[in-house]
Amino acid sequence: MDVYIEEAGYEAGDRRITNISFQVQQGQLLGLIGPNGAGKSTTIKTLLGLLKHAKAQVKLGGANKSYAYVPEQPVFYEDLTLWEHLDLAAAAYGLSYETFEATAEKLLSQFGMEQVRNDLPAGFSKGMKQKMMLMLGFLVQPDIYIVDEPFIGLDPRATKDFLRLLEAERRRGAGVLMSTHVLDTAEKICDSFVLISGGRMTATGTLEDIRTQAGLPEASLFDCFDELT
Ligand SMILES: Nc1ncnc2c1ncn2[C@@H]1O[C@H](COP(=O)(O)OP(=O)(O)OP(=O)(O)O)[C@@H](O)[C@H]1O
Repeated sequence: MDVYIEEAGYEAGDRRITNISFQVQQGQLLGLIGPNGAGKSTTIKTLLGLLKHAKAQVKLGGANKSYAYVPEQPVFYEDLTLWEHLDLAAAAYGLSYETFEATAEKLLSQFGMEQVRNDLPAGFSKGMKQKMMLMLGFLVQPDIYIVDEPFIGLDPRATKDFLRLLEAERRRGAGVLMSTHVLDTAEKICDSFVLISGGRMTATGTLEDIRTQAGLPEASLFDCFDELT
């Protein structure tokens, strides 16, 4: 996926983010990092085509490429159970019933959600809602995952399960763009980073590149982030 955002905002004339460009390659995990209000979610909404006032180009990298978006705030239908949400997503992406059933069963067990498969998500805890959103993404096995802050609300076990699944998807060839504040995890799992601050790209590249740009050769991602923002 190639992303080039010249400018984007929430109203006409609002240049909330400017000159942000990056690539997500097959099997690659790109971390989108930056302080609160920096423009990470705005970047994601822009590349999804959700902002009306945007000058941007996004190429998925092929006519049949698919993507799944996992939002920061869970979005769900009040009247559909967890299983019905999975069924609906599978239908929307054209999965066969057999593939849907087998994959959905596996995900329910991997995320420890079998007991609540027939429950309405309105009664789920924050972490359970987050798990549902992640399951909906993993179910459809897209070419590209766009994940907005997945870690908040997940317990350590769920975080581990999520990271294991993400790793398997990358081995399958899926590319991932993930925004997060959890910098120690990001440092361990991301191949490269885009650091956004005040609506602009302030650093980009591998951890080594970011260290060079921060002038801190041995530093953690957190210390580079601190220096560059
Ligand atoms: N719907 C909106 N309408 C107007 N302004 C918005 C809207 N959503 C976000 N903004 C503004 O755009 C700027 C960037 O916000 P954004 O949500 O992209 O930040 P973020 O980097 O994702 O932050 P966080 O880490 O807190 O989630 C902020 O100044 C915010 O107030």
